[in-house]
Amino acid sequence: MIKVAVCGAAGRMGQRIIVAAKEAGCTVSGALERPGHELVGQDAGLIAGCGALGVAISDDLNAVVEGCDVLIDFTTPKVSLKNLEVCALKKKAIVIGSTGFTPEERALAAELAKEIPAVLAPNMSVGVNVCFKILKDVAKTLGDDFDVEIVELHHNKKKDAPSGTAVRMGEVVAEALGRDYNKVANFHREGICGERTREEIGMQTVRGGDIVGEHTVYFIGMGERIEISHRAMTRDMFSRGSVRAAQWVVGKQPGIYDMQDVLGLK
Ligand SMILES: NC(=O)C1=CN([C@@H]2O[C@H](COP(=O)(O)OP(=O)(O)OC[C@H]3O[C@@H](n4cnc5c(N)ncnc54)[C@H](OP(=O)(O)O)[C@@H]3O)[C@@H](O)[C@H]2O)C=CC1
Ligand SMILES: O=C(O)C1=N[C@H](C(=O)O)C[C@H](O)C1
Repeated sequence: MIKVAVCGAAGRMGQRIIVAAKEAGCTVSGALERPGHELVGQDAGLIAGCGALGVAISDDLNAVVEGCDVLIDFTTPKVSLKNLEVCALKKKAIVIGSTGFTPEERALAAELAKEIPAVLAPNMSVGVNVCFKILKDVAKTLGDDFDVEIVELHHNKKKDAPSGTAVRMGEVVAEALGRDYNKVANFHREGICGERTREEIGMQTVRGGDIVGEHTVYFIGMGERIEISHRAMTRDMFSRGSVRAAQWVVGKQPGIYDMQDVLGLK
């Protein structure tokens, strides 16, 4: 039975991960929150709504990492990089679901993960990871004749844009088409912005209410259009996916992995 600690334990994802870890038969060994958070000291299971676990929410990163086999972290890139550093020092595995990493932060994460096994994935659902696989084939098959536009919708509390999933979708399509995502992604059209270029990948963001997460990639040709969509109805497949990743990553060779590795989709 693996010992799982959860960082961001009082957050939208953290609470569901605690429930999923308990349901999967893992031992929840620790729960972390930001220093000074009002729920520090409260029972993590009671906060998550799955009954008392006898695990108080803590703000002591070192002690919580010390006591676990794997840390599951859904917070922000800066917090995740700090967690990765501490896990590397203590030789513990980590699963990171935070999104909004800059390319430089991702490179730093890969560097730190040379010491320990780490899963870093912007989306832990099976459905989205199957979409990543399909998108590569569709983009390669259609080639340059179809314009690609990506639209994502999320709740009004989301801090990063575009979503990590939309960025990964853009990267998958760009790579399949032999383009550099960082050069062809177009995040903004306004005023007399000129005709669309063939290479660009439009990235559109919608924020509102309680939308869990929706992504559509449009391949738009002359007289026809393909739409590949994923809609998340709850957060539970993300949380179950993160626990599955935690069970998979403990004991793996050091290095950075993603959900495609966990799900055997490569
Ligand atoms: N990979 C995936 O499948 C998914 C990824 N995500 C990503 O996960 C991240 C979290 O999302 P969500 O749960 O909605 O966000 P929330 O804001 O609800 O949760 C984040 C939690 O982390 C806490 N936190 C902040 N700083 C620290 C710290 N130093 N140590 C410990 N905890 C800290 C926050 O506290 P406070 O609020 O006080 O700052 C908050 O409770 C986002 O980046 C999101 O995009 C979300 C869903 C699925
Ligand atoms: O913040 C969220 O809620 C989500 N974030 C992830 C992302 O940025 O891709 C995954 C999911 O869509 C929910």
